[in-house]
Amino acid sequence: MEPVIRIRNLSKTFGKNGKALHNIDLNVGAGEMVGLIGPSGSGKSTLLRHITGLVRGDQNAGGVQVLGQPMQTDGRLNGNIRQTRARIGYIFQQFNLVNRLSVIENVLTGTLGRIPAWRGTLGYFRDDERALAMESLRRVGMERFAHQRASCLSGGQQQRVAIARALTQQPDVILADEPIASLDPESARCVMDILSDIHQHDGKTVLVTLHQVDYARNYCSRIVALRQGEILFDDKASELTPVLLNQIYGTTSFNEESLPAPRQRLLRPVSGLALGQ
Ligand SMILES: Nc1ncnc2c1ncn2[C@@H]1O[C@H](COP(=O)(O)OP(=O)(O)OP(=O)(O)O)[C@@H](O)[C@H]1O
Repeated sequence: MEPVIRIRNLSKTFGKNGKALHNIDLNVGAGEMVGLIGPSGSGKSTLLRHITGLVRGDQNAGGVQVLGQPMQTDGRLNGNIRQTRARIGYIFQQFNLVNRLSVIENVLTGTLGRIPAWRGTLGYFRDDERALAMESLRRVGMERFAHQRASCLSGGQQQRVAIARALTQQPDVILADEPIASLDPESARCVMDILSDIHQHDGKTVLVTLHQVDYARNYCSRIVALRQGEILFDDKASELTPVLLNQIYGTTSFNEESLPAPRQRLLRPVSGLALGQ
C-alpha cells in the first residue's frame, strides 16, 4: 500500500547554517503514530515543514509526497499543493490561536481550506460547520469554553483548542511540532492522550516531534531519531535502548534506571479525562 508520507532523498541547506537535512528517506504508513526525536537543531521541525511544503528542499535533492500527491520535487513546490495541505492538520508548539477571537471562532478556521474564501472573510459558517466545530471541542473536552476569548485560556487548554481546530479540518494526517514542549506534565499527558485517541479511534496518521523521550516511547509505537539532519534510528519504540539514546543525543546520561520500560497505557475515552482544569 502507498505510504501516507513518502520522503525520498531529501536534503536542505540553510545558507551559512549548512545542511539541516541530509538525504532523508522516510515512509509513514496509514494509521501509524510515529514519534520524531533528536537533539535540539537536529532537523525535526525542518523535516515537518518540508512535508507540508512550508519549506522547499535543495534543488535536485529529492521530494516529498503526501497521500499519493507530490508536495515538492527537487526544490520546487507542486502547483496543487493547497488541496493536499487541506488534508493535513498541523499543530504548533505555540498553538497559533487568534487571541482576540473566541474559542469556537478559532476552531471554525479549521474549515477555511474547504469553504469559499468569501464565506471565510465574512465569518459566514453553515450550521453543519458550527456543529462540527462544537463536536471537535467536545472531543477535546473544551466545549464549555466555546464562547470565551482564546486569550483567557491556559497553555494546555489552548493546545486542546488547536487540536480541535485541526479536527475541524477533517484531516487524514496530523503533524504535530513539539505540541507539549511548553506545557506542564499534566497538560502534556492530556494533549498526548488526545492525539493518541485520534490515532487509535479515528485511524489518523500522526507524526509528532517530541523533546521528551519518555513521551515518545509511551505514546508512539515507532520512533524515528534524527541527529545532525540524518536518520540515526527508525524502529519500534521498544528497540530504543539507552546505548542508542546516548548516541542520538551525544550524552552518557541515559541508562536503564533513567529509562523505564514504556508504561502500559490504559486508553481512557478522552471525555472521561479531567480535561477542564
Ligand atoms: N529558517 C532557517 N534559517 C536558517 N537556518 C535554519 C532555519 N530553520 C532551521 N534552521 C537550522 O536548521 C537546523 C535544524 O533546525 P530545526 O529547527 O529543524 O531543529 P529541531 O530539531 O527542530 O530543533 P529544536 O528541537 O530545538 O526545535 C538548525 O541548525 C537550525 O539553525
